Amino acid sequence: MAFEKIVVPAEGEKITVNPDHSLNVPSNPIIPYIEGDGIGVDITPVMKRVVDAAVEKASGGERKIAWMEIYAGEKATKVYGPDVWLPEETLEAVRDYVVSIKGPLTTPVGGGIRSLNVALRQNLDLYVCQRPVRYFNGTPSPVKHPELVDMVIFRENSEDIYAGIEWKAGTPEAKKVIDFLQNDMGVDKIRFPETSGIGIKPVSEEGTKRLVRKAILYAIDQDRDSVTLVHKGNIMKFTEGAFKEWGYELAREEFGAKEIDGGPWCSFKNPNTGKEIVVKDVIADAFLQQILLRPAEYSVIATLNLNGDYISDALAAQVGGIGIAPGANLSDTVAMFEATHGTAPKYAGQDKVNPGSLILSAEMMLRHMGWNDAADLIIKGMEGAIQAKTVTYDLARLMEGAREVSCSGFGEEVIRHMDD
Ligand SMILES: NC(=O)C1=CN([C@@H]2O[C@H](COP(=O)(O)OP(=O)(O)OC[C@H]3O[C@@H](n4cnc5c(N)ncnc54)[C@H](OP(=O)(O)O)[C@@H]3O)[C@@H](O)[C@H]2O)C=CC1
Ligand SMILES: O=C(O)CCC(=O)C(=O)O
Ligand SMILES: [Mg+2]
Repeated sequence: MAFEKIVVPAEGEKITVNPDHSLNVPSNPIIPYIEGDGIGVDITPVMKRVVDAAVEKASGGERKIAWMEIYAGEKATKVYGPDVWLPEETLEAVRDYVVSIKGPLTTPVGGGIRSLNVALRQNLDLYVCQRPVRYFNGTPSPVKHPELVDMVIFRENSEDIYAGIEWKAGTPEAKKVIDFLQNDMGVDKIRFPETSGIGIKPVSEEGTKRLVRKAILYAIDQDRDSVTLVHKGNIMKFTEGAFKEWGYELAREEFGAKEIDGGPWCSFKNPNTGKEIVVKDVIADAFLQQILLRPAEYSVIATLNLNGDYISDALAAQVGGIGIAPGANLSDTVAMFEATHGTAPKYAGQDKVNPGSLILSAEMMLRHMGWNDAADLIIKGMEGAIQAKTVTYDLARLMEGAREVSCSGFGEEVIRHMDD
C-alpha cells in the first residue's frame, strides 16, 4: 500500500490475523504509533526505548519492532495541512497493520473538533476498552489497602452518550429534536426550555452483548471469580437498565449461567478450571463507593462507555494515579493500545510526567502479540524502579524518601531494573 506521508520501514514485516483471530507475528513486526499531543512528545519516545530494550533482552537480539510513525492530532495538522486532524491513511494503517499504540490526543471542551480518540474507536469499531487496574508494591496510594485492587475494566467503547450525538442549545437542530420530543413523543412532564442542548444515548443489545461476552471470556481465560455489570439502570431504564438485562441474558444463554437465589445474580463453572464465576451487577454510584470500601469483591468489570471513563480514572487513583494506568482498544482483529490519561498540557515538553501508563500499555501490547517474555521484563523493570523509589514527580510527591527522576530518567530506571 502506498501512503502519502507515512514511511513504511523497509526492514519490517506486517502482523497478520488468522480466521480464528489469532495473530501471526514475525520477528520484526511493523508497529504503527501515534506520538500524541501534549505530553505525547515526552512519553512516547520513552515507551519505545523501554520496549526496544525489553524485546532485545528477552530475545537476545532475535526480535525487534520496526516502529512506523503515523499521525493524528496536532502533529497531523503539521504534516498534512491545517485542518487534517485524523488522516484517512492513519485509519488504514491501524487497520492494516493490526497492532498499534498511541499517545494521548487533545479534545477541546465545549466546541471545536470532536474527540479524535473516540473517532479512532468508532471508525475502527474498537468496541472494547480494556483497562486493567492493579497495584505495584511500594506505589503511594490514598487508600489503606491498595493491594486489594485487582480489577480489569471492560468499557463499551462504541455507544452511549460518549458517542457525541448532540446538538447545541438554540440551534435549529436542537429545536427540531425538542419539537419532536414534545409534539410527537409526548414528553410533557419535565421543565424543557428551548435553551436546552440535546444529547442522545444509544445502547444496543448487540453492542452490550459483544462487550459482555469479551468480559466473560476474559474471566474464563484468566480464571477470575466474578464479572460485575455496572450500570445506572434504575434511572436510564432502556439504555443502562437494558445493558444489565442483556448482560445477564448473555451469561445465561451463552455460558449456561444459573440464577443464584432467584436471581438476578447468576453463576457458572469455568469450563477450564471448574471454578465458579459469579455474574453480578451494581448500580454505578454505589459501585464508586464499593471500590473504595470493598475492592476485593470486584474482579472483571463490564460497563457502558461513560461509566467506564469515570471508573477508569477513579480506580487508577486508588493504585497510584493515572500516570501508571494502561489500556487497550480492541475489536476482534485490530488492537490499539493507549494510556488512560490525557495530554496533561501543562507538563508538555518538560520531560517530567510519568511514562508508566504508556509503558504498561505497551506491556499489554507485547502480551497481545505473544511476546510474554518481553512483557515480563517490563513488569520487572517497573516493579524494580518503583520499589527503589526512583520515580517521577507524581509518585515522588506522595512517597517518603523518593528520588524524583525525569520522564526519560524513569524509562532508564525501568530498563536498568530489568536486570535485577
Ligand atoms: N485517550 C486520550 O487520548 C485522552 C485524552 N484526553 C484529553 O487530554 C486533554 C487534557 O485532559 P485532562 O482532563 O487535563 O486530563 P489528563 O489526564 O491529561 O491530566 C489530568 C491530570 O492527571 C495527571 N496526569 C496525567 N497524565 C499523567 C502522567 N503521564 N504522569 C503523571 N500525571 C499525569 C496530572 O495531574 P497533576 O496535575 O496532579 O500533576 C494531570 O494534570 C483533554 O483535551 C482531554 O480531552 C483525556 C483523557 C484521555
Ligand atoms: O477523547 C478524549 O479526549 C477523552 C477520552 C477519555 O477520557 C478516555 O478515553 O478515557
Ligand atoms: Mg478518560
